[in-house]
Amino acid sequence: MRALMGRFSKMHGLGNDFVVIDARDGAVDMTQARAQAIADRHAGIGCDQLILIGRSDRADVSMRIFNSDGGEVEACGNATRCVPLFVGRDVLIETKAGLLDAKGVDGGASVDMGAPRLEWDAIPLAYAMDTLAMPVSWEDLPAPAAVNVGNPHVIFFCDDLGAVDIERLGPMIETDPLFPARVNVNFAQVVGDNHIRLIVWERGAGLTRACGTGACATAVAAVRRKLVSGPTRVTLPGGDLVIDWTPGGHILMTGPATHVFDGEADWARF
Ligand SMILES: N[C@@H](CCC[C@H](N)C(=O)O)C(=O)O
Repeated sequence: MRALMGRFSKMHGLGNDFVVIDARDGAVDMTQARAQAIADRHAGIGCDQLILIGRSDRADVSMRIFNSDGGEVEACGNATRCVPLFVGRDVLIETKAGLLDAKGVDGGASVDMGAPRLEWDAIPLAYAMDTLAMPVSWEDLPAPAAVNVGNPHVIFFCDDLGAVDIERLGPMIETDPLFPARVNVNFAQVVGDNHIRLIVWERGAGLTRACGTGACATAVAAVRRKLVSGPTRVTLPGGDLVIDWTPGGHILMTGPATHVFDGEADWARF
């Protein structure tokens, strides 16, 4: 087996952790099996998402995102905040979800995450329905909202987050046939003025300490339901993000980004 040595950085946004590979100077042939093996916390390097930074004709860099199950997806809010730190300057990033403008701020970054999609077929859902209060329920969790912020999210506003069995309900809802592309499952509780607590069961990664796109989707749903107005603090297990969205506009996400260490690996081993 010929060695395929390459450098990577371990980074995280609020504890949602990434192996970030610079593929600008040479293509790393990333397959689903290889991404899954690298993300493995016991036999690999370990991460929630694997991020490939590449060249782009349309932006400063491109970003490809792989969940820890190896599946390639469109968007990752926390990883997007890490890109200015990885590249060393403010950047326009080409993703499967569109072009995202990421600017470094003290300790992190602010990202224009674009406009949310709210139509049922853009989520996507299996059939037409209202996405603000979906006429469906799972056990005693009724009428969630659905929002696409590049990737698909369903949001349950709960009275008591502590009473929800997220590890049982999360995978059940993630793989429900109502969501043909599967879904990220957000469990939210409004805990104060413009302040939401949020726990996310991520599609293809399970429970993570934070989900940036989940925070964006939840803030959008909360504005639509008039539960919040203006910049909203979203408290995840790993810490806080501030999400600002007004109807018709783009979502602005601001929060931390952290570089942990750099390493070198032989990708041919994975
Ligand atoms: N952790 C991310 C989201 C990663 C992708 C997601 N699991 C999906 O499958 O869409 C974030 O910070 O947004």
